[in-house]
Amino acid sequence: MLSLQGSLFDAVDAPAAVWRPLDTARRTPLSAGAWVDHLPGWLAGGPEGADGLFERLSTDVPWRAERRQMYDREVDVPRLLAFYGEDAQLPHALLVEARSALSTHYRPELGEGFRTAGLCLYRDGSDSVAWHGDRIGRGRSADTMVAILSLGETRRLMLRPEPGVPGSTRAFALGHGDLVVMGGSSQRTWQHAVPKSSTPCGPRISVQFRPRGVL
Ligand SMILES: O=C(O)CCC(=O)C(=O)O
Ligand SMILES: [Fe+2]
Repeated sequence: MLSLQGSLFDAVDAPAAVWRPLDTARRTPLSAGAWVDHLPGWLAGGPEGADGLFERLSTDVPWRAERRQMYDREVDVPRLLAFYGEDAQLPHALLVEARSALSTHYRPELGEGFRTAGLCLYRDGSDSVAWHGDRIGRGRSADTMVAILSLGETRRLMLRPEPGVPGSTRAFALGHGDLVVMGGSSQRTWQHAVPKSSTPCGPRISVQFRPRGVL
């Protein structure tokens, strides 16, 4: 707790991190009202930027392994997770900056701000997430946005249309400091995944900002 507060206070004196302007993100329309914004190098590298953030999150976040029921047995979810609800203190001042910049930029289109942060740690190329939409909450029935800050190793975020929705599979390479925003109907008309990597790779952290009630 002390160290969390310490990092927020320290940020006041620390050199400002360099964020590229959000209006330089490139939008890719998918289909059925889904779209993806991609902004490579949104957060610059360096100790005050993406490099320092990656290091701190790796050590400071209480990463948990999860298990889930798969038919008749329990299996490990192949990545580590942490979740910060809207009242929780985010684990780094740069994430506070990120969430507030995203809320300011996207509010006119989204109609609300980003609230929660889900963090995933892909330890190596055999960690992954299977095809899914973020539709446990409101994403099932309403347009929304999920904004992802990617740190560490470059991994591919794949998107494919739901059965009956036009379009073909797309891949976005998410590098260190990149932003990707899935918007419009993308959580219910498309699916996304981070497949295993066939070549050896280092760790990646994904930070997903979502509005209230989207999971
Ligand atoms: O690794 C990523 O950036 C995507 C994670 C994701 O889709 C999820 O946790 O819902
Ligand atoms: Fe997801």
